[in-house]
Amino acid sequence: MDSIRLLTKLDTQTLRDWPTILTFLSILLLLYALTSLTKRRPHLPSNTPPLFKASDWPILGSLRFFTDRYRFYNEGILSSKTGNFSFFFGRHHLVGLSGVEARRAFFENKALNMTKGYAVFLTVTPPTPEDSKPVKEMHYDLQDKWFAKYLFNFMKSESLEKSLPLVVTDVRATLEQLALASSNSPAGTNEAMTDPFDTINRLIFQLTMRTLGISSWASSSSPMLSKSLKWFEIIDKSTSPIRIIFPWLPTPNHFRRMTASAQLYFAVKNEFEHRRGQRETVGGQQRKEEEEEGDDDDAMQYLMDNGEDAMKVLIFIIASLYAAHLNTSTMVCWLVVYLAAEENGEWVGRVREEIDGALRRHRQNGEKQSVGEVLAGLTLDEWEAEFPVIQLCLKETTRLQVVGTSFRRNVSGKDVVLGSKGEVVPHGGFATYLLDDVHVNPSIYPDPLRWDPGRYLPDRAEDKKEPLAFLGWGAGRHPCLGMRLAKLEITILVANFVGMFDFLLCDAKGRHMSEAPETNRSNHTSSGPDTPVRLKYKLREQQ
Ligand code: HEM
Repeated sequence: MDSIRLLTKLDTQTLRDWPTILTFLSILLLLYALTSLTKRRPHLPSNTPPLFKASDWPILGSLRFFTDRYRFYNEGILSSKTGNFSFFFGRHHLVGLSGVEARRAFFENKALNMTKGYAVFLTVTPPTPEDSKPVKEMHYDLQDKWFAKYLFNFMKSESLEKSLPLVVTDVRATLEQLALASSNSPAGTNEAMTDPFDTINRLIFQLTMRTLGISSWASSSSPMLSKSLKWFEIIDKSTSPIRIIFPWLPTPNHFRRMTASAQLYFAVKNEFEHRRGQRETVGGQQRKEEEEEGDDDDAMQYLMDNGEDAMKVLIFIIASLYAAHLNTSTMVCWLVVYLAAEENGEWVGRVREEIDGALRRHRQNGEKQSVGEVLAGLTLDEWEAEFPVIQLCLKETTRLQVVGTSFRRNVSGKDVVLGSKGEVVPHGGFATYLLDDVHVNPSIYPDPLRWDPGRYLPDRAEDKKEPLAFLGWGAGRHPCLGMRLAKLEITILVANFVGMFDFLLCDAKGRHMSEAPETNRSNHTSSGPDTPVRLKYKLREQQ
């Protein structure tokens, strides 16, 4: 009886003291983690670029690499004689590179591995169930080329020609909605406003889902379009750099990201099982009918027909959405914003001339076709050949808007030499390169923050002044694998939009803006502006 009383008393005491005990245990855990982290900073060879100490915190390393990347990086460059410098982020050692020689090593040296570099630092990449496995056990490591092989297939003319009518139809449906909103404007002005970073963002997600994912989800009426976009945006916004330092810490952001990833995963898996089930249970009959409707003639089905399992299909779709959507959507939005903000209207005028020329060439004789109807008849070859001015505008937009740093990891087993000065990226360490080192370098691109597509015309050819002076689509061993699709989608969207509408740049209250908002150059990936913008638009006179 006494012992029972004693136990009860102890329990009550314990319960009362639990906050103290929990705090004590947390401190112990933190101390343990900090001690082990301190010990784990690697020993660096003497020819490693010098440590940039100004922002180096014990244990945590250079947090400014995440909070104030652009300035941190440029101060790092200035702190070192060669322009290359070292820093730690948590226990990870990074070499920040600058200049031609280091840039060449970064993009061309095969010992520097891209996938392994991004795996640690791009914390927005959606996790898949494979990520929890040690590298050696990953059957579906993106490194083993299967992903690139499939993506390569989807970029072939045959595949793009098949997607073209669907892409054009999706673009026209969105623009016709915009046209309807302007015709129904309450004040009778025939004007309306739209946030391009919302409208176009959704459209590009739809196109990516259409061309590299599950075509039926891309239909405007499918609830899966909004759901998958929502999950995708949660994953994108839930960056948790703190987990790079403390990978075991369950941050709320990480939890949100994991939940959204799981939802996306199970939805893709359900679709996979549904298709497989249909094939097995109905003996092919129902599937055949769907194929005839063109419903399942998509990337998921292509992978399934090649015998890939649910996990591989899932990884392909998630990785493609991630690689394709953000960049394509941000570039096309900024391109339209730059055109809308132009003071003298020079480039919007040239783009319009180009489009009107195409309309004249392709309009059926004597027919009264709308802009959308004429452009819907263009072939893949025509889309790719007839809009060089839009391509110049896109190139200049990527120079200014593909921001942040690229990552590589040296997994070669040896130190990698960076150039003639003998500096190295040590084995196991990371290399990083700020794209602005070249893209906003005034000795290559004078007045670098000015949007000026004329820089690439043969008489100026600013991008040819140095090797690898233009990196908007990557370079060397890792050029962008989706460039052809991205250019096609952007050209179709810009040609239809500029062909159909007159437009101006405004703030969220509809007040005219005479220049594009500033880009936050410390952003880690391409993004919209910090200040919201709108496009005020109305239908052009029939062309
Ligand atoms: C305007 C749109 C796009 C831009 C500006 C862009 C830009 C880039 C850049 C700069 C890189 C090199 C990254 C580095 O070196 O660290 C890259 C690589 C890559 N891009 Fe794109 N990209 C775009 C659209 C797409 C699309 C639509 C896809 C299709 C899935 C795609 C798939 C990839 C892949 C898979 C890689 C890695 C290539 C490799 O592993 O060697 N991109 N992209």
